[in-house]
Amino acid sequence: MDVVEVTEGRTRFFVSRQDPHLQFPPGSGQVFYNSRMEMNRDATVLLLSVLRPESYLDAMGASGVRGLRVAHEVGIPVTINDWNAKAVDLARQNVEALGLVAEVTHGDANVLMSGRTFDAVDLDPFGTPAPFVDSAARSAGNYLFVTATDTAPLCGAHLKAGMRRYFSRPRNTEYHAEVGLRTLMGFVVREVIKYDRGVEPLFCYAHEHFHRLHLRLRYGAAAADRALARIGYVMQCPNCLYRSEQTGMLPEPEECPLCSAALVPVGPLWTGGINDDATLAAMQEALPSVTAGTGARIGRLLATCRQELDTSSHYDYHVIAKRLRVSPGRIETVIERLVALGYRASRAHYSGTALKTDAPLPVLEKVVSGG
Ligand SMILES: C[S@@+](CC[C@H](N)C(=O)[O-])C[C@H]1O[C@@H](n2cnc3c(N)ncnc32)[C@H](O)[C@@H]1O
Ligand SMILES: [Zn+2]
Repeated sequence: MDVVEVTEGRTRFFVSRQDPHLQFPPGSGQVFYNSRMEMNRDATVLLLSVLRPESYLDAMGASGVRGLRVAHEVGIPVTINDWNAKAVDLARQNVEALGLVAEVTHGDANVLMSGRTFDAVDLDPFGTPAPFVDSAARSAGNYLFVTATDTAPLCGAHLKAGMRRYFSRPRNTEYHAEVGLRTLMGFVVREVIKYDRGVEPLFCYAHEHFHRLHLRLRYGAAAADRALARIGYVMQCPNCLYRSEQTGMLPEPEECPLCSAALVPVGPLWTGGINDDATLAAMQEALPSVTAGTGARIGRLLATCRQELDTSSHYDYHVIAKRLRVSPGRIETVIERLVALGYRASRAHYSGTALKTDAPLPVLEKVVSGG
């Protein structure tokens, strides 16, 4: 295999040479590697340096980069798995070159996870993680991490695929990144709670072409019931920009208070928090001592996530300004005005024009138009 050496964080490793002319899909070499996912990996290495689980499974390892970095930079026992023989050879070569004691296994991730437990399980598949979440829920001790790159089905742009994979009815709204992240989270929660286990989000975010969940799992039906209580819907008005949040397994019919149209349920999805503030604070503290090529970006992401409100939708204040035919101004000014009026308001981590607030839409419209 034609390989090239790459460095991420403090780890040097070999990857299969990728075709530089092929921008999409990424991973054109014999074994998958996508340099654009470095930030995703950096953030997980940072989080693991805080959590320090007893063992970590990189269930879909490819070159092994994720597991290699965790073993080398965090120093915890790691298992790297893939069902592709070439990937397993490359991962073994990388483990040896780094002088690590990491285990490399060759097989179907679902079979491995059905037979063994690991304190932390990480799913990083091509596209959807849906076929792997059930076995991961049985394999993971305290932590479950999930990447999804099938953003179009998750956000409602490919509706039927999203419904099949996640048994949810997403809609392609202006807050589609939020809907995608919460649809994925809602699905994972439903897969975990059936085993009388609870789920608590530690650090979950949407970024460019992927969604990433870092979750803590708890044992017991009471913990599972707490997670179940956060399943619900965004209720979107089909006529105007109004939307609200409902919790519950089934959506209750609701009228738009502004234009009386029947609100349309988006979900089921996860409502409530997507981050644990103490975990984010610990990550911020650890960041300077971790070597991360994307450290500055992660620092900005953590800061934005820490100030972000828990609401499961946002308003795009440019969309509001356009409808009102006014100039949108700066988002900081809009937030300051809302806070001065006694409302809560924040930015959202995945878009520069996303504004989260508990202010009613007419108040937000007044503030955006400078009133
Ligand atoms: C997106 S790549 C993983 C990328 C890698 N984690 C990284 O950070 O570069 C997905 C990998 O999953 C492997 N794979 C797909 N289905 C699998 C399965 N059912 N069991 C084990 N490996 C699988 C593929 O061979 C591929 O190497
Ligand atoms: Zn309405």
